[in-house]
Order: sequence, then C-alpha cells, then structure tokens
Amino acid sequence: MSDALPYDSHRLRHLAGEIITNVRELSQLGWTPATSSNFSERLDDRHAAITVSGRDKGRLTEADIMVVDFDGQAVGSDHRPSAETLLHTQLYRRFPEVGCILHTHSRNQTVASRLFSGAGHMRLEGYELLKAFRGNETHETALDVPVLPNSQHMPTLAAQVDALLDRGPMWGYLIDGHGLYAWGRDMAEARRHLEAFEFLFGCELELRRLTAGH
Ligand SMILES: CSCCC(=O)C(=O)COP(=O)(O)O
Ligand SMILES: [Zn+2]
Repeated sequence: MSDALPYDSHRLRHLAGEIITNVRELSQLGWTPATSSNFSERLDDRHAAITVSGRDKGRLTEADIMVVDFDGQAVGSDHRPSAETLLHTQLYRRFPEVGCILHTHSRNQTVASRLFSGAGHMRLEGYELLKAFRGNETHETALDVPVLPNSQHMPTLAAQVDALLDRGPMWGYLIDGHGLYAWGRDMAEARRHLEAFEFLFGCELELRRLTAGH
C-alpha cells in the first residue's frame, strides 16, 4: 500500500483487520463453506475494501483484502475481487449510510432460500429478535425477506436488487440456493442483522420440522 494510492491506506489496514477477525468467527460457525461468501466495508465515498475472489474465508490475511471502486474495478491490486462485487458496490453507491456488507452461505440460509423461493419472500413475524433490525421498535411487526432467483450474471442480479431497494429500507435478501446478503452502517450493525436473520431462519425451519404432518 502506498501513499500515492487514491484512498487512506491506514483506514484500509484497519478495515482489513476488522473483516479478518469477524469473518474468521463467521467461518467458525460454518457460514462460509468451501471458499463461499464475500465481505466488504466502505473505505470512503468512492472505494470499498472487499475480499479477493476464491479465498478460504476462514483463513483470511491482509493479502486477501483488496480495494475496488464503486464500478467494481480493482484499485492498486492485480487480484480479482469477489465475483459478486457488483452486489456490494451497488449498495455503497446508492446508500451513503451503508458501511458494511456481509454475504454468507449458511445451511439455514440456503435451505430457507430453497423453501421460500416460490413465494418470493420469507415472512418473519412475532419474534422479539425483529428488534435487532435498525428501525424496528417492536416485535409486533412483520419482515418479508425477499428471495431472488439465482444467476451467474451479476448485472441481472443487481437489477433485481435495485428494483427491491426502490420499495423502501431493507437490511438483507436471500438468493435462491445460494445464500444471504445483509448489511448495516458498520460491521457491528451488519453483523447484528446477519445474526438476527440467521437465528430467525433457524426458528422458521425448526417450526416447519416440528409441525410437519400435523
Ligand atoms: C464456491 S462459492 C461460489 C461463489 C460464491 O457464491 C461466493 O460467495 C464466493 O465468491 P467469491 O468470488 O467472492 O469468492
Ligand atoms: Zn455467494
């Protein structure tokens, strides 16, 4: 990292450390199997720190974090950024308050995405933990988590996400057979949202198992 680069290299090192520590914990929970998942934080109003594509997310080092601009182009690095970079940069570009984006592939997220892809959303209702989402003051609310069809063509996926974002504030979405995107103003908030989604998906799946055949 050199001072000639168009971003603050000290801040990059700080964010890289934060990503490495948090992602290692998420990986230990089994939420990033087989090199899946990707993670980023806003560096400034034009750049984000993001994971290099294909790396084992449980063993990230500083060399596995790189910088992209909000067009998804690598800045000051020969590495290839996450294949899903566009799904990160579209949020940073559109919402200045978004500071961190976490994408994971846990079993609960993947199974839930399969189960609710037909409906196009998964309804979470009546849970105290709904208050974990910024803006929710009470459990007496319902949150419809969108489930998008998967695609290897990121502009197609990004266009679907953009259409969802037009509807109002949201903190995450599922992609069918793939995983969850969750975000927040900073790492702590994004992680709180991610953990709340994961817990609530687990509750819904468990309820389905317990009530199957009744
Ligand atoms: C082996 S997982 C397939 C790609 C994916 O969904 C993912 O989250 C990881 O892609 P990246 O390019 O960010 O490593
Ligand atoms: Zn993925």
